[in-house]
Amino acid sequence: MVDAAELLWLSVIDSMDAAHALRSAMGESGPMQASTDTLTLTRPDDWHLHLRDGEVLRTLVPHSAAQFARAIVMPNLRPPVTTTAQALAYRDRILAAVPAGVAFEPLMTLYLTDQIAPEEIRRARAAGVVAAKLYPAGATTNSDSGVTGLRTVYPVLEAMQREGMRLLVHGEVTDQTVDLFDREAAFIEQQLIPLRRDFPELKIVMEHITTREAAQYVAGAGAHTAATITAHHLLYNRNAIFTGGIRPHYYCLPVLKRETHRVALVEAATSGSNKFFLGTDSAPHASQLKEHAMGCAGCYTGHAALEMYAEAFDQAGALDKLEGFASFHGADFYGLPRNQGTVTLKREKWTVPDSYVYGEANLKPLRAGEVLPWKVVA
Ligand SMILES: NC(=O)N[C@@H](CC(=O)O)C(=O)O
Repeated sequence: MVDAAELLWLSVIDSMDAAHALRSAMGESGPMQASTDTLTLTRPDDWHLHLRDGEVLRTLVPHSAAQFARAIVMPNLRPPVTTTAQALAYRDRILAAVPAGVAFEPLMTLYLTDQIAPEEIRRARAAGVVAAKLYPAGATTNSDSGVTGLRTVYPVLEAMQREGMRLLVHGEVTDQTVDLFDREAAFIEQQLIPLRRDFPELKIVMEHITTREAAQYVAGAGAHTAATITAHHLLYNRNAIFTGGIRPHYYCLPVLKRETHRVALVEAATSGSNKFFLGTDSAPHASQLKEHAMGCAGCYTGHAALEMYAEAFDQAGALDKLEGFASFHGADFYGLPRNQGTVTLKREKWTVPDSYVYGEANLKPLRAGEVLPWKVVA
């Protein structure tokens, strides 16, 4: 048994090797090994990723595949992915963009609309589609075909509960009279709590949570509710959008919140709780559509996601908690096997490129031109 004094001592000396030995003693260890400057983790997964479609897959897929073994691919294409056949065809297009010799498994999702039939859920589940995404109509990028009222999709949610298909929610109300910064908290009160009550066995992931309210709700909501947290919501608060002028590349939905919320998210992510796991919500847009009078919502982090998570966990003195968050908790919640291989990060400075090719356009990554402290090396 490990007592509280020993745990405190570990956090004080911040010794990753000792933490690893302790984890082994507690029977919690994967292959994670760490010194202050090197971190080897079981290969992680990204449980929330936007890969878009067409030519841009050639840029986006290699970035994600270099860090992650699997990714939950969001279905908010134009038109949205609403059928099993569309999901499987999209999967093939993604696989065609995986570099030779790299293993990367896209996990497919359906986009819930008012029209989707419960039979489609059965078909999708049988074909290996792992989840369906609920976008309240109008909440974010390409969400105009989203669900107009939760009751409309209750028969579909019943089918999902029966089939064991995960429900992924974009948790914001779309009522324009609700302040933008309060829309996540309002969603929990108005929609998620009743939904949770009506479908007690449905496994729900509240995606890209951004508030203390969401972290607290998920922590207390029982084993069938979990949440993803992005790297940018761990690293930044809303000041980032307005520092020295308006910075569109920090604009995403749900929008960055004030510092107290960022701190609550870091606490949740580094708590060791298996209800919180990695989901980048890397959401690329051509740079001219971000630097625009009506700029699109979405931060592109696919080029350096794991490095940014390592930075956030390092700042919190919690690198020993990164492997659970990045490599175990999501797989366990989805009922999928944990990955076999490893990925190694080094404390090694590198400069993020100013932009990447994005079809005919270019893509400005988050932290463009900045130096990052951690680097994936193998
Ligand atoms: N996160 C974002 O700001 N944007 C996402 C959609 C979403 O997940 O909200 C996108 O697809 O661009």
